[in-house]
Amino acid sequence: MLEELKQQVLEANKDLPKYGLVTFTWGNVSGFDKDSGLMVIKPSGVDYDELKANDLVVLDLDGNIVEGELNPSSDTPTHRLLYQKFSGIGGVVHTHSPWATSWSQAGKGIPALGTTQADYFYGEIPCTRRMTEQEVTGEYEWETGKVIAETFENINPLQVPGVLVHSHAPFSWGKDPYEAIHNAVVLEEVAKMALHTYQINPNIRDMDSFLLDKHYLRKHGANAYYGQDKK
Ligand SMILES: O=C(CO)[C@@H](O)[C@@H](O)COP(=O)(O)O
Repeated sequence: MLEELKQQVLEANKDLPKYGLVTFTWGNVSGFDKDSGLMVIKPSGVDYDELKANDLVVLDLDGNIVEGELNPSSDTPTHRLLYQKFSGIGGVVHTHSPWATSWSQAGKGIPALGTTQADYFYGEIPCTRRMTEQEVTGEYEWETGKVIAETFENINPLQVPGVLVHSHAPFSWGKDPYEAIHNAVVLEEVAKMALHTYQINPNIRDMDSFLLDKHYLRKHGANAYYGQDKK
């Protein structure tokens, strides 16, 4: 299972430049295996073209390195906290993709303006609050995870698989690394579309909830729609 997860994480990291989500090494993907309680993440600063399966770092959710010679991504504490707080996710992506990062820097969530977003995100993609000086100068990446979890106190992360970290950049997630990448690509696309939509019509209101529901239901099924797991 762990070898299979390593292969998924390797391929997902190599998808980051393939889908135009990163410049240099400004992004990382991890995967989580709930049976073993272990996560696999990209090593810090390693170029995607050179990345190999045995470069990946395996850790437990307390941050103890179980396998791997290289330093894990600097964002590992954030990934760890999301696996602890958001049960049911098996993959996390962090990038500085330009359109979503622009919304993060503006401190604004991406409203649901059309069916593209409705197919993957059950409403607005939220932006966290600004982090305090104490949080930033403390264990920054861990505190970043905490402020994301705080933002999702009343949002189901399985229905809205992404977030914008204020003044920083997006994180997205899914049931596995592949789905997390897919959601990261959609997040970047809807960030771009939303900006252009407001340029065309600054007064456009959010999409109608019945249309949002229709698209979300069609894609995710009744359980997700009828709110059995809706917060
Ligand atoms: O957000 C940042 C830097 O601001 C990091 O995610 C980015 O540089 C990637 O770092 P890693 O190479 O994964 O340690």
